[in-house]
Amino acid sequence: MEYTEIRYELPDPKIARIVMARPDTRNAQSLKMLYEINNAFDAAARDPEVKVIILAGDGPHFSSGHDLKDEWDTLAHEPVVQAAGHHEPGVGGMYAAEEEHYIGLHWKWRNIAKPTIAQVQGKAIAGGMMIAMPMDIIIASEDAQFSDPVVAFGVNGHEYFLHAWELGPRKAKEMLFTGAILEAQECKDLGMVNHVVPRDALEAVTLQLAHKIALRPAIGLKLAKQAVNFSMDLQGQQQALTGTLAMHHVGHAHARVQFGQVIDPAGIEIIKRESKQSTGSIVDRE
Ligand SMILES: C/C=C/C(=O)SCCNC(=O)CCNC(=O)[C@H](O)C(C)(C)COP(=O)(O)OP(=O)(O)OC[C@H]1O[C@@H](n2cnc3c(N)ncnc32)[C@H](O)[C@@H]1OP(=O)(O)O
Repeated sequence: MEYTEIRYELPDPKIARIVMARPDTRNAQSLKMLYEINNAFDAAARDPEVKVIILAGDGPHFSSGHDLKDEWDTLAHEPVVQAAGHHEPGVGGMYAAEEEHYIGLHWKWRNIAKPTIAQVQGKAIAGGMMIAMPMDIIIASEDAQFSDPVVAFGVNGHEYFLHAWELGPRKAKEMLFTGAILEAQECKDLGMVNHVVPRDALEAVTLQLAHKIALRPAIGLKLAKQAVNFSMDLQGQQQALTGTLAMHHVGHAHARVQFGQVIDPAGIEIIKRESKQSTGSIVDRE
């Protein structure tokens, strides 16, 4: 398969690595990139040799989130699958599109029957943090920073809204209310990140972990993953995603009425300025 926004690598026949390859945009996720990632996950899931899948990003930052230069108003791209209502005018079309692009894809990746590992360096902002969340394991470099500042756009947070599970409800609220940047070590302390390693060791440690996992039988790995996911399903993760995406679209609809576009325009500058800060300290923001 031909990819232009990602690379699909097999560093070992048992390990597939999907690499976001738009470092000039800090791996902004265009819809084209998202669907290439989806095709690559499909390829890895179907390859009988592959036991473990790594998701990585080229360049200084893992990902700057959704590509803000994509067609935000309509999201009128040509995805592989067209959701019902995708081209409806008004609010309906964008809602259907985001159900498909964000919840549909990320939930599908969360349920792939093989272990997945996110390899995160630098910034993981909004959609950048979001794409790491459905992975089973997150390995972060010491300089990795996670943030979801999109309350500044007038929405609840990024679309794959499992923040309370990942960070605990209090930290999730603080992060969302302030746009705080969470350091890798803090995310490890909160349970979202498995390991924090030096930047120059990130790729090697991730591969080492993948090799160790790949020694286990595929069926055991699949069942262990299913069993943990099932436990989370019993706590209502999927229902939470459905409900919170609807809230997200109240925010988009509100912005359309108030500003004539799907996000509060003031949010773009706030996020850009704050994202470039090197620390998540709330005091430093004042
Ligand atoms: C519900 C919503 C979810 C979302 O995910 S919305 C997206 C939220 N994310 C952002 O708003 C991130 C905005 N970007 C930044 O804050 C900064 O960038 C970074 C901290 C990520 C990196 O800073 P630095 O290393 O100094 O690079 P640079 O010069 O700002 O950017 C390099 C090029 O990358 C483009 N770019 C950065 N982020 C995005 C993006 N999210 N979508 C589209 N393009 C992006 C820029 O514009 C620029 O491009 P050019 O060289 O042509 O000026």
